Amino acid sequence: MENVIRVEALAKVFGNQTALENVDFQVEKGETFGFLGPSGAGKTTTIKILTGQLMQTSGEAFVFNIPTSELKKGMHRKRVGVLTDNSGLYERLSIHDNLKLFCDLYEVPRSRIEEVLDMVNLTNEKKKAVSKLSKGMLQRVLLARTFLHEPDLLFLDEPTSALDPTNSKQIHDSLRRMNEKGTTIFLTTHDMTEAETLCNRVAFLNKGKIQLMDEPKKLRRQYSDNTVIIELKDGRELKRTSGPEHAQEIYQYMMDDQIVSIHSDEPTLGDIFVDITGRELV
Ligand SMILES: Nc1ncnc2c1ncn2[C@@H]1O[C@H](COP(=O)(O)OP(=O)(O)OP(=O)(O)O)[C@@H](O)[C@H]1O
Repeated sequence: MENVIRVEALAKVFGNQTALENVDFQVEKGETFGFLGPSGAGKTTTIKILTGQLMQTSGEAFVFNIPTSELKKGMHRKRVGVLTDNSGLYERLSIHDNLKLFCDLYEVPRSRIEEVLDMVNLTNEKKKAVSKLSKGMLQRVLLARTFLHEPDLLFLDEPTSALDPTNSKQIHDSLRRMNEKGTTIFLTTHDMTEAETLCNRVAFLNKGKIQLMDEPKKLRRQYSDNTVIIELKDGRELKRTSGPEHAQEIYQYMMDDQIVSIHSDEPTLGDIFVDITGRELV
């Protein structure tokens, strides 16, 4: 598989503060990769290094096999989209007029505007001035702007932070659509549900170090204690190990038509994070 991002022994020190220490990971073409961690873990620092806004103290970082320090110079810059919290939109202009300006800047045909507005579900709002938009709409305009030039790789720094569930869902849907079209996505978040629904793989970052990295499903299985929850019609919820030792009992509940549901008692990504770091993800 082709690597889009490769990071080796990456470290970043600010004065006497170590923000990243010996970080290694790779992101493959077509993946949605989640970089998860609490506040101050080093997520934004990593994005800044990968997008050429900050130089690492030591180690290597490559995007499209090019050292990130050289990204700004070449054509490769156009292959990357970055969503951060600095807006850079013209407040008095409409959504549509803002996107027109960015089309010209990126040398993208203006016909692309309708496509990206549709992707973020803002077609009906396109004449609204940016100053009149809600936080969620503004975030969707910023996302539409990053979609304009159809980047091969998208960096998203906490894209749904402090948004309501409807706006978050619309953003998730548009990210899925971009990913289906072939865009690789690197996403930071402390929202574990977001990570579970969007990411093929996640890395847990804590105090500048990667603690764990795998597919969400594999992590949940690995940390599961092999128990099942049996919900009965009389309202009881029983927790049993999933081996043969309880087969007879469960069979009897089935024969008595007592079972509402049986499901595995796997931990969430949030549970696993707290388990390995002893820290809540806030
Ligand atoms: N320019 C800077 N100068 C000094 N220290 C910095 C600078 N930027 C980041 N840091 C420190 O590096 C560490 C990692 O910060 P970073 O912003 O990467 O964390 P984060 O995981 O993105 O946090 P959050 O979720 O709050 O955005 C923190 O301790 C932070 O205080």
